[in-house]
Amino acid sequence: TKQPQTQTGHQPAPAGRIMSGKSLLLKVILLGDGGVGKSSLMNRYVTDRFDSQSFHTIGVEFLNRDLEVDGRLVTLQIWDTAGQERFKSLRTPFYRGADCCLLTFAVNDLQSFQNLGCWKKEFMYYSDVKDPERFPFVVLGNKVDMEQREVGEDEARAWCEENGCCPYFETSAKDDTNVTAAFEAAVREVLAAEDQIDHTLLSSTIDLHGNRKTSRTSCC
Ligand SMILES: Nc1nc2c(ncn2[C@@H]2O[C@H](COP(=O)(O)OP(=O)(O)OP(=O)(O)O)[C@@H](O)[C@H]2O)c(=O)[nH]1
Ligand SMILES: [Mg+2]
Repeated sequence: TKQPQTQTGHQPAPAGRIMSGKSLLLKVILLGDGGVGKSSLMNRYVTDRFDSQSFHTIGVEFLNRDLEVDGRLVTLQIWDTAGQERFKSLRTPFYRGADCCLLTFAVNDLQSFQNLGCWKKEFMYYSDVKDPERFPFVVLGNKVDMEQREVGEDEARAWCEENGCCPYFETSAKDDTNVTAAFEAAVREVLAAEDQIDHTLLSSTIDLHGNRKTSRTSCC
């Protein structure tokens, strides 16, 4: 059986737009109630394994996976956090520097769905993101392989619409449903947000006389 998960992994270089070699290093963080399947989703995506007996995460763990999305080489650094309330002080210091947050609940656990708003607030409070309106979130409704659902897909999609129109994926770490799609969507959300910022920077420059120029200007 698996050893209890403890805090592992040295503090990596701060994430963000670091090109490690040719690829872009992006940091995504999994948040959500204890037991919804965050560690299982990370392990399924990185090692393609599922363990039906898993211990609660203590603190945080991270794993890396390289991938290519729309022609862009990316090293995805996935941070898996402890969902249990008692580990809050252990996990919150790791929110800073995240490029995307995966809000996770289990479709057979209504309380974990109702807690999504609190998780989003906790992330925003401790991550200190520059542009909260534009920060990329993806919502995962996990354990869709289970018969007894407590949260309907429409209800979950409505929540996502009302809370920033973020992408929603119904996943199962157990039978590998939508796991790759969800992590790749997180990368696309970051790249899209990045392109939007670049575009805004490029398309609106102010010259010394304070006139707003509408097209790209040369530097001299
Ligand atoms: N049926 C089913 N069980 C799952 C799935 N994902 C995780 N589980 C099980 O749910 C339990 C909790 O999974 P974890 O991945 O440890 O949950 P966690 O979100 O990491 O929990 P904390 O570390 O406490 O935050 C384990 O027994 C898993 O085997 C899934 O997609 N389907
Ligand atoms: Mg865990």
